[in-house]
Amino acid sequence: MAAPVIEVDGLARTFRSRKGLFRRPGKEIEAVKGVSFTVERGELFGLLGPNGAGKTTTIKMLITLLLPTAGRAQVLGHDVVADARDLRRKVGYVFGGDRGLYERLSGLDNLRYFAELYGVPPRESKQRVAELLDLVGLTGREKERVEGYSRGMRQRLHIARGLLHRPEVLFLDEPSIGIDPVGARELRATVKNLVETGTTVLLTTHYMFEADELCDRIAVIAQGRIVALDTPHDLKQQVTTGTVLEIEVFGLPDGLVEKVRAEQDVQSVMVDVRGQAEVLAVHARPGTDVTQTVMRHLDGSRFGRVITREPTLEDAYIELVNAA
Ligand SMILES: Nc1ncnc2c1ncn2[C@@H]1O[C@H](COP(=O)(O)OP(=O)(O)OP(=O)(O)O)[C@@H](O)[C@H]1O
Repeated sequence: MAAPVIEVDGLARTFRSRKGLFRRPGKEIEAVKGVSFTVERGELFGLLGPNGAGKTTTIKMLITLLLPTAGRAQVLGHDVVADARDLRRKVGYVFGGDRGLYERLSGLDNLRYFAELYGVPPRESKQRVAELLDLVGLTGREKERVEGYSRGMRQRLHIARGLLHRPEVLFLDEPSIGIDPVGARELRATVKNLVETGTTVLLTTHYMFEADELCDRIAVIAQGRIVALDTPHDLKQQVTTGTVLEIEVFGLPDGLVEKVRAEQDVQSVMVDVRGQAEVLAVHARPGTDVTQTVMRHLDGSRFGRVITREPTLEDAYIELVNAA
């Protein structure tokens, strides 16, 4: 079997902040506490986790922008510390947000400029830029100035920039941050395209829907540790096998959540505010139906929509992160 593209073994990073004029050592933050995983060639691997979980720190160590404090990692057979220089040339990365492009230049001129900067041979540059514009769906808009591009278009241009030197692996850190749903859908199509053309992708995201649709496997990371690693399908199975009852309630009575939570067949209860209503999401234990039980508690309350649904990746994720 071919060697994995990314091999991470017990990777850790601690930040030591320094305080005051004499830069005395302050507190230590263990951002990444020993993570291990592998990513196979052609795979789209997701790192999913709450703010501050250690996703960006992990990526930065893998692209040689940060030194690990413990553990080791190899990307494309290169050690991230010992072979940093060779490795850097072979990976591509794109961080979320839309800075770093030349606003007054067209998308095409931006790519031409970066191609030169990255040492793409002039003979190849024209064709490479055209291929990439096509891959990210910007053909036809390439002569317009970037200042008129939407956030989604800018992000796709960033991806094209990150691919100019034909990296075999691309790191995408929260690519869809701040992008509207239509733009995000186009971006997902771009990422799928990319994987179909043979690039291995490691992606971080906060959007469950995106992770569920795109990723072959997902590592859920919380407080610097991997708390689950599986396919989206198996992650959903692994955690909550029971159904979820969702009820829209107008004016949730005091103490009701606690009473529902205490019921034997109830695994967990979450409340989400949506407009005027509060939505009660009750996770039943596998093989049980809690509808009657919950409705009894709601007797006398005003409620709207009642639905029963299968658990989503988001439900699995929330349970995993809460249990961490
Ligand atoms: N240069 C640094 N110096 C000190 N602490 C840092 C530094 N970079 C990150 N941290 C801390 O390390 C922890 C992990 O941060 P990291 O950016 O990796 O999280 P993340 O999972 O990418 O979060 P987000 O989803 O918000 O981007 C956080 O507590 C953060 O404050």
